[in-house]
Amino acid sequence: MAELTKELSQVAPQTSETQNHETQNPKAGTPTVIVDDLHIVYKVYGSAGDAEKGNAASALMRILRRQGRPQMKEVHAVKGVSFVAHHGDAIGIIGRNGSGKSTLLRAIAGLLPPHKGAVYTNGQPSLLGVNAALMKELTGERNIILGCYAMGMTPSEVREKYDEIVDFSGIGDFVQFPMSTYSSGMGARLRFAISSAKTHDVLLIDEALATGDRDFKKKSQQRIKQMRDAAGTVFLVAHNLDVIEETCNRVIWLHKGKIRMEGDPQEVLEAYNKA
Ligand SMILES: Nc1ncnc2c1ncn2[C@@H]1O[C@H](COP(=O)(O)OP(=O)(O)OP(=O)(O)O)[C@@H](O)[C@H]1O
Repeated sequence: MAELTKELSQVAPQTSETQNHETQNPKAGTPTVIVDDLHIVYKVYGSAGDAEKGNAASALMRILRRQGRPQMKEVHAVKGVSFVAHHGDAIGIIGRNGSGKSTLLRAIAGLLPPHKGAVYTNGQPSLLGVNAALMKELTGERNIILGCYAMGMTPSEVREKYDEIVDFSGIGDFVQFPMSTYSSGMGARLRFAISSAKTHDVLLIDEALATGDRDFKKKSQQRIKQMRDAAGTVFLVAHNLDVIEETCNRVIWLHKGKIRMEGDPQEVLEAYNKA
């Protein structure tokens, strides 16, 4: 892996943005994530043929035919994706519904095994999603503490960061209430505030900025910029293309599980909007 990383750092093209970061941080510009001909296949059990879709008659027929379990179907969600991400990169992933964006993020986070190919990461990837595992029945306060511990922070680091997290999330007195009483925007803001309280080597953000208001978007973009300056790598999936354009220095456009285009945000977004 060390060999491959070294080799790729020499051959991988660098964008002007990453070169700028290189002057600020010695780590900037070296690879953090290498995705090599990645294929992800979901196996879906219970998918029947079109003619047999979920009605009582087809269930009865299956029982009579002694087909204990309906067929298994495969969904090939990511098909041969390859790229290299560097320290200091903020990479936007765009594409239509079902193009494989969330699947790619989950594979980089190590949550889905590759069917073929590989993902190499230098550092610990952390996935921040709208469904990230905070506990709804616990108060915001408890979730902040547990979330920080789960990210490996020490008790004194949690104490130090606590007020900043509450402040950043903007949830105010709601911090004393269970998260089940929060609006989806409040929950998303708290998740982002907790996850970004720590500098991550690789932070994967799936649509988490979609529910915030304008002020929160501004604050979170600022924080992503700080992470890039600290030479972390940020991946951002968002349907809001303005957020991608303002935050990212590279964009990957996925189409039906394959990379359709990759590179400068303006160029890729222009082509995407025309498609
Ligand atoms: N757990 C799963 N089991 C089976 N198939 C899945 C699963 N998750 C996603 N898929 C399928 O994989 C493909 C890619 O889905 P994915 O959620 O990665 O796309 P996406 O680009 O993030 O979509 P969206 O923009 O709607 O969130 C789709 O065809 C989807 O139906």
